Amino acid sequence: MGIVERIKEIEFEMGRTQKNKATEYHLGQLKAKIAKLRTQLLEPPKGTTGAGEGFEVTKFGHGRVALIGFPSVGKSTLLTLLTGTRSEAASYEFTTLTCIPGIIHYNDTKIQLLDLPGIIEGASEGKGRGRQVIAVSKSSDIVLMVLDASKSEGHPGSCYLRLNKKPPHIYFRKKKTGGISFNSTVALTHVDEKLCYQILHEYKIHNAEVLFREDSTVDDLIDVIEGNRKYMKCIYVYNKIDVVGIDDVDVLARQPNSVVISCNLKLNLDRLLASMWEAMGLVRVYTKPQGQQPDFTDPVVLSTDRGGCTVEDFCNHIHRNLLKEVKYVLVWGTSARHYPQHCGISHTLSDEDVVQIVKKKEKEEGGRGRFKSHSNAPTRISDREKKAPLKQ
Ligand SMILES: Nc1nc2c(ncn2[C@@H]2O[C@H](COP(=O)(O)OP(=O)(O)OP(=O)(O)O)[C@@H](O)[C@H]2O)c(=O)[nH]1
Ligand SMILES: [K+]
Ligand SMILES: [Mg+2]
Repeated sequence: MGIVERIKEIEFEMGRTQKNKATEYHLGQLKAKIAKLRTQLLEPPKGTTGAGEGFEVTKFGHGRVALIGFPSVGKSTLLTLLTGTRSEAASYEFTTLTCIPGIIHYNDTKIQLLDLPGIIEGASEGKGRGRQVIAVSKSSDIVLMVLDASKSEGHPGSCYLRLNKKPPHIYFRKKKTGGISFNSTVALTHVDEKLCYQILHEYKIHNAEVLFREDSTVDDLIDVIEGNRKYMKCIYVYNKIDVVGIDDVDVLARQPNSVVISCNLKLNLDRLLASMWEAMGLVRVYTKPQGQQPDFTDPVVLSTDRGGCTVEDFCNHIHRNLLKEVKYVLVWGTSARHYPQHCGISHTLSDEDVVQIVKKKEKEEGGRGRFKSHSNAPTRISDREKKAPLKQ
């Protein structure tokens, strides 16, 4: 029997098992069995990245966003609209068969947008191009899940991606000896010691430390044991609102993490870009050479999720050896308490901050006390204020 058939069989068994206290352990074990089989299915062939031919697109720009969704929801139409790169769009399903990259220019940054083939129910079993689509999505910073506003077909699921969810607060470490140590800092209502042992047993893990720091579910525990889940932000993009009544659009627009659009009428695309930008959590930092105005066209782009946003991260971004030479930095912007603030390397920068690096053995230009008169100056350097000169 193939892996897909075995998954189907277990799913069938789960379906006809009543959910109650007595069957809890059995159901937990079945869940673990399915998770294991899916991992087996989605494992890339040995020696490859898992993306596969037509999907190995080089990363470009300051961030990567993947378009995923059922066939014919308008992913390619959206890519063409937002990036100007033409991706074939048509009324038949599976028009797109590979990964098509485009670039969005937004807020002085470049975002790589990836169009992908439609995924269907069973993508988790590697159906269609499910495996490749999931591999590419995992390589992205956020996903835009495009949905057809005129259909109520739900969201395609994925066994690897955990969308808009925090990683479970479970400490898990395999050991060589010592058996299983099971602990929790909170009362557990979904998992107990016996169930935990059973799941670990299913994975042939007999020595490990498990510490629950929140009231997690069996699924959370399996995710932590599998260790290959990607927790990422997702925006649900309801397209084709031009063919939906206003009341229905209103309901969709009020759902969390969702944006309603129409590619055909170019409706609400600005809002989509703004939401995308916000979800990516990018931080633009402008460098100001001493005695000169900052270059406001070419920011250093940092990210809280990838690499961090401290002065240290900023310096490392510019040059590997720069940090050694830095005495302190001057920061203008929302992260600064004064205007400018003298900061050390652990200071966390905010979007649109301006930074001047003062190196060791280099005299600070202008001297002290010069900024007193700026105490009433705006602390945020918005796009509008960028035109105003910064002293120092
Ligand atoms: N009414 C309406 N139709 C749209 C809109 N956007 C796209 N379409 C149509 O939807 C159909 C599918 O569009 P595609 O862009 O090919 O969809 P896709 O998601 O890339 O499809 P696959 O690549 O096959 O998965 C096309 O006929 C588009 O013209 C929209 O905003 N409103
Ligand atoms: K299509
Ligand atoms: Mg397409």
